[in-house]
Amino acid sequence: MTSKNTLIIGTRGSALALAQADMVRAALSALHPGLDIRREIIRTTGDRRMDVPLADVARVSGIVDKGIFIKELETALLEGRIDVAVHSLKDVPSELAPEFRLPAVLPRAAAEDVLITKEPDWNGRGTLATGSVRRRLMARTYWGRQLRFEDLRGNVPTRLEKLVEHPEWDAVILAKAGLERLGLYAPETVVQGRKLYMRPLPVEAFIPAVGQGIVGMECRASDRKTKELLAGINDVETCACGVAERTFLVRLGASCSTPVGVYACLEGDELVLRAAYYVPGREEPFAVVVCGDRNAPEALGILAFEKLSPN
Ligand SMILES: NCc1[nH]cc(CCC(=O)O)c1CC(=O)O
Repeated sequence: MTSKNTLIIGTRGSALALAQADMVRAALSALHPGLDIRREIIRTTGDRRMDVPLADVARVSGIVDKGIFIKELETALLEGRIDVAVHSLKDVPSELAPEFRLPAVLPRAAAEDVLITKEPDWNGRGTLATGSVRRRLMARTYWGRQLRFEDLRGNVPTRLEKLVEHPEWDAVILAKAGLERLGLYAPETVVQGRKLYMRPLPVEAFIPAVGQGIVGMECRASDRKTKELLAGINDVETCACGVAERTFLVRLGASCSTPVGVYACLEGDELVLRAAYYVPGREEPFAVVVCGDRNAPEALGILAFEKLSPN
């Protein structure tokens, strides 16, 4: 920690990132009322490079493999400008560099994707705008080959506005967690005078991205005090799900642009993990559902990888 009783939380500047940083601040101050918690906004490559499709940002920015939304936050951690970096776990590469730790996650919000349309009973005819390769491929499996796609980037409110601004677009897909945290989730809503409909997609068909709905907290591996503070607010169940999902991704050798969905949740006392993985030239994904001991999430991630088979 920077000084004895001060903790600096680093966050991206988007409305969603700020809401998530506030959730972390609230959880920490509930447990440590005397702690002086400050907030520092850090601009990341992912925020700056709005001119290229998301899948290409890392390459054109010279970031070797992944983590376009977290690199600058990690630099700020190393330089001691912040003590904690708050992330959507979905944006964090599954393997951290040895200088960093992720000692805590907040309780998971809704993990599923939400379909947002202009028509109440949209049936998959027309154009879906999404920058996510995973969402495109799953949408094709779900609605069929006739579906057309457009690229879509920007933060959550912007993506809703872009749907309204493009008359030829019929639908977008967003994470329910982000919509909810911004107070934007509603079965029916009005954006710029236009009515929009939101409907959650079933996780069995639309398997969420790794870590979707989870807020993670990263700190320096050498910072024992912050590690302990964060461990105090860690949600154990969410953590088990996140570990199972991320272990699966490491085994798969996936990067953030790999079209893969993986979602773990507790059903009774068991941890259930679903995954679907698309390879080029093959329409149907490789898919798997496994369950196992909630206290052995890594073993479940590995088992899922070993059992992955053609759908
Ligand atoms: N890819 C950007 C991103 N990273 C995290 C969320 C939403 C919040 C979450 O999943 O925890 C989003 C927006 C989206 O995919 O709709």
